[in-house]
Amino acid sequence: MKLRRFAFPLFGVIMLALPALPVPDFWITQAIYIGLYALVALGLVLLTGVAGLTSFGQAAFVGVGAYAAAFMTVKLSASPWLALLLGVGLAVCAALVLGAITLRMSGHYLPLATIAWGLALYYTMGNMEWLGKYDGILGVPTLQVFGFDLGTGRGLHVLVWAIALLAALGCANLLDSRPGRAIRAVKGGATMAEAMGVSTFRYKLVVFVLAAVLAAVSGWLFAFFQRTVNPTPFSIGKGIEYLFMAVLGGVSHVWGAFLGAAVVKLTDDQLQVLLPKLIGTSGNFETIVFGIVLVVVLKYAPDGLWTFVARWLPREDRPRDWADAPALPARDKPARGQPLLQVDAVRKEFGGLVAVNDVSFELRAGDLVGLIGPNGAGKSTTFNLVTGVLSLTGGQVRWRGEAIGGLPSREIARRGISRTFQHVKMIPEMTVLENVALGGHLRGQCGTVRAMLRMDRVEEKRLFAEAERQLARIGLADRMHDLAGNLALGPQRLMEIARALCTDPALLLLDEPAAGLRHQEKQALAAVLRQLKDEGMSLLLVEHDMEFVMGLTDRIVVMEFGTRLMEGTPAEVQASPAVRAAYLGTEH
Ligand SMILES: Nc1ncnc2c1ncn2[C@@H]1O[C@H](COP(=O)(O)OP(=O)(O)OP(=O)(O)O)[C@@H](O)[C@H]1O
Repeated sequence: MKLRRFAFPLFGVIMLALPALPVPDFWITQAIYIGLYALVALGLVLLTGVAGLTSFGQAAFVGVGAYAAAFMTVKLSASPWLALLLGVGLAVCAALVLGAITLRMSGHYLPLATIAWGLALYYTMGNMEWLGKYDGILGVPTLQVFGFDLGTGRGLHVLVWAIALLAALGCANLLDSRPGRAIRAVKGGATMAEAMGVSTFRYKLVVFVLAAVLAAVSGWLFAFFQRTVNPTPFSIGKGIEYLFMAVLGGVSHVWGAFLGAAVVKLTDDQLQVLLPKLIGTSGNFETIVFGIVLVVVLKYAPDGLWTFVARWLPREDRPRDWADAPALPARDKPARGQPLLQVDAVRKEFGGLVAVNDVSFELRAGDLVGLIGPNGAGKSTTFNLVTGVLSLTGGQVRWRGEAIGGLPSREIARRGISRTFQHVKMIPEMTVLENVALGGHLRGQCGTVRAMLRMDRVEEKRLFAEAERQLARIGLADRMHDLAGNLALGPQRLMEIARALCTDPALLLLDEPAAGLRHQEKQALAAVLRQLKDEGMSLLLVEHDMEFVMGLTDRIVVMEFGTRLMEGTPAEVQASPAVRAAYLGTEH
């Protein structure tokens, strides 16, 4: 039985029907808490688990939603739905400001900024006269929907769980979409994502804002559930607890948010009763116990408790429903022999070190050029100058006549230059097909909201059809449903080539594609590259393996100590005493 397909709808139906069943009120209350917490943890799954960004300040966004609800309905007697708009609007603005300041920078800036935001908001809420200081705002009315009073029990449970389940569905849809693949790519570092045309800053901001919105909605519901708000539930400590739920449940799984919220809420209650009995005194000891539990869980299940549930829900192959999908738009390809890439006296200095010293070479459409040289010769730096990963110190790179030096990688990708990486960069937990479809990012345009509402299926089919076509082109179509992380290095490198081809490039740059491959894998790779050349593709190959390059390329540029030592046919390079000396390290 396709367990996975039925498990989630069944879970949804059970949770929504719970109030109609003879379940004690105590458990309905617990379930409301779990639904509210899961909404916040869901945002953290996207933010921390999927995009690799850490926020300690989600409780403050919950506070924004809760205070907006309380202030608007109690002090201004306004509609709760207007309060929802205000709460979400404020959370979006705060997330945009925080994100715009911190998300361009890597490292610890975002976590620190979210701590500062959490603390600032907590003290603001606690010190503002008009927000009731630490006593907060009392007497929040209950919610009315179509004239029906939801109260604080069974009625509200339905609304909380309907929103939480819809949010989970939206997030699951998002993760399985064009923007979702871009968000997943962000976690592995910006270089690969940007090379596939993804604006990493934009998608980080999207996820940060989405997580803030989910938290604010949870806060808005919380106010009508508690019927009073004060700063305590929105402290930085609670922010850490939300993170705890996401990590414990399974930080990269949508449903892990629900599991984490349930485990933390139920264990917290039990511990509050049990611990004073066991140790004879009360205090916040449950936090210490949680810390220990977290360490133990992460030691045995680094992906959280969801790992244990996922074992019962085996992964299914994606149904192949794209057979009739029309092809994606393709760019005009240059005619064979047309000038494509001109590297004109490019220079790169790292402090006092001149890594690339006024190097020039040219590549025409249909060429297969090798860039070789001993360790530290400056090949990778040249490669990174061409692909926009590094900025030029001097010189210029021209693409079909246009100066592209200084453009970001994604703009260079947009113009038709695609690349692979010396150390394979992929999303191991996605399938081969999905990894390759990431290469088609710039050829689609479906945005986050459309993806969450599943209005992107036509475009998705076109992207998967293209991804399968490129996999077939390099002979890897039979592995398309495998997880990319399960492939050996050889097929992983081929997958990277398919992903680069999926961008519809006019020039393919390969960074040491043969490194670490076994003899047979090298032969398979060489066959693929020859076939691509025969199909008219232009290639620039940075390579260490002389034998591999000699048998494959039309022309070779040899670098040594950052300069261009010579350029010629493989035979000329092989015959050159200067090249031999450079490789053997002797004087010439
Ligand atoms: N980010 C950096 N900061 C400082 N120095 C760097 C940086 N990147 C490269 N270099 C230096 O620039 C020189 C050229 O390095 P590069 O990696 O381009 O050589 P390579 O020919 O690709 O070598 P390999 O074949 O070992 O990869 C080396 O001396 C290297 O140490």
